[in-house]
Amino acid sequence: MNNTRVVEVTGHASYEIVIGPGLLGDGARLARQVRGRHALLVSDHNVARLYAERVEAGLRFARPGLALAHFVIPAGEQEKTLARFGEALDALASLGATRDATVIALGGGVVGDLAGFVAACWMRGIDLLQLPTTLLAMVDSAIGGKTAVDLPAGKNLVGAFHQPRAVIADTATLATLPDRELRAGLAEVVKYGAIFDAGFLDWLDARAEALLARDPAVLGEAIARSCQHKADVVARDVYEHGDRAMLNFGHTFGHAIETEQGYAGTTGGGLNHGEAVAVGMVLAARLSAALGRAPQADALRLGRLLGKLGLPTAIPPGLDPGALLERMRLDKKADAAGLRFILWDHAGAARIASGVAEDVVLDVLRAG
Ligand SMILES: NC(=O)c1ccc[n+]([C@@H]2O[C@H](COP(=O)([O-])OP(=O)(O)OC[C@H]3O[C@@H](n4cnc5c(N)ncnc54)[C@H](O)[C@@H]3O)[C@@H](O)[C@H]2O)c1
Ligand SMILES: O=C(O)C(=O)C[C@@H](O)[C@H](O)[C@H](O)COP(=O)(O)O
Ligand SMILES: [Zn+2]
Repeated sequence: MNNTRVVEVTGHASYEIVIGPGLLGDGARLARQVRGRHALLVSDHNVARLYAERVEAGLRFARPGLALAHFVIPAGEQEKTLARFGEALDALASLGATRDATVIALGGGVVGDLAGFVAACWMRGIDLLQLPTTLLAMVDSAIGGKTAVDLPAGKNLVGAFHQPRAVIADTATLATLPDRELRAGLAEVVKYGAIFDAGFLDWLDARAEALLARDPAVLGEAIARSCQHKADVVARDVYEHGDRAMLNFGHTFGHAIETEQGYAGTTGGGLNHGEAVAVGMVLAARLSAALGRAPQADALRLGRLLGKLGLPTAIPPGLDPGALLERMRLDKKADAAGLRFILWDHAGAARIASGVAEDVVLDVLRAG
């Protein structure tokens, strides 16, 4: 197929990320990633309506004997719950799924994280095929094996590391993605530039309009470069003992906002994950400047780029700084010594920082 790119994830976890238009129609390619006789296709209502039939038809043609069941949830972050996790396990039980069964995640990061956790737990771990349909899922959530559900107390608090067998990203699905969700994905794309690659930030800045207009060549390049950054850090540090934590830039603040808003997300009048991360990155950059670690000018420039991409850069009104700080205490990077943040020395160079004084964090939250 033309225009198809492949990024390899190597190291402890080894698999391909295949990126290109029309891949969901390639039933033989999908079927090659399904080993056994059972598959559970996990999706949400929006995505299932658009793409589930195509995936099912391709698989049925390439693998006539396959027992395929659907598990479809309503769309939205509020569905990434232990209750949905339990229902999906019941669906696997009803299917009679054996240990060689495959969970197929067709959708955005909510579906991918939930389906991934289901695959991690059914019979202590079965195959997972990620078919991301949002920009955010293509560049970030489908890759690297972090799977989870949320608790009312905090984002992704229950989960497991479970790598997919493959990631197949059909970029033609982005044509139906709402603008707001496209922008949310761009936040995680910008993140790679912010933490690893200042040149990529310049590249994105120069192509903001083309990205928003979904220019296929520019978007394809942005996806491939982002996947390469994620694949590299996952290969170095699959279980986040070290520099994989850089991928959490902006997330300590962002997750606190999402949790405090009750995961309202796009449909419930709150920020979605990418938007919350955009605000969080601006706050993390400001915190870095407030601590004298990084130039204020870099924080301003990051905020300008995110704004140019149509992303929010300030804490939504009505959120209490003290309540947000309290939420951060359950962040997964925190330890007995307290909060830890991903801060930067300058654009393109981030590191983990312990012992950050809470009064400085509170000042940044109050300035919001
Ligand atoms: N595991 C990880 O490493 C990782 C990384 C980043 C984010 N995440 C998680 O990912 C989630 C956010 O993912 P998301 O931004 O993809 O949100 P999402 O899964 O909620 O999808 C966003 C919206 O777009 C719709 N949609 C998806 N694909 C579509 C398409 N092609 N056409 C039309 N509509 C489509 C969905 O139905 C939904 O309404 C959060 O839960 C976040 O915590 C996980
Ligand atoms: O893959 C990672 O590692 C990331 O941190 C990617 C993040 O974009 C993502 O939102 C992740 O789910 C956050 O992880 P968490 O461990 O803070 O829940
Ligand atoms: Zn994220």
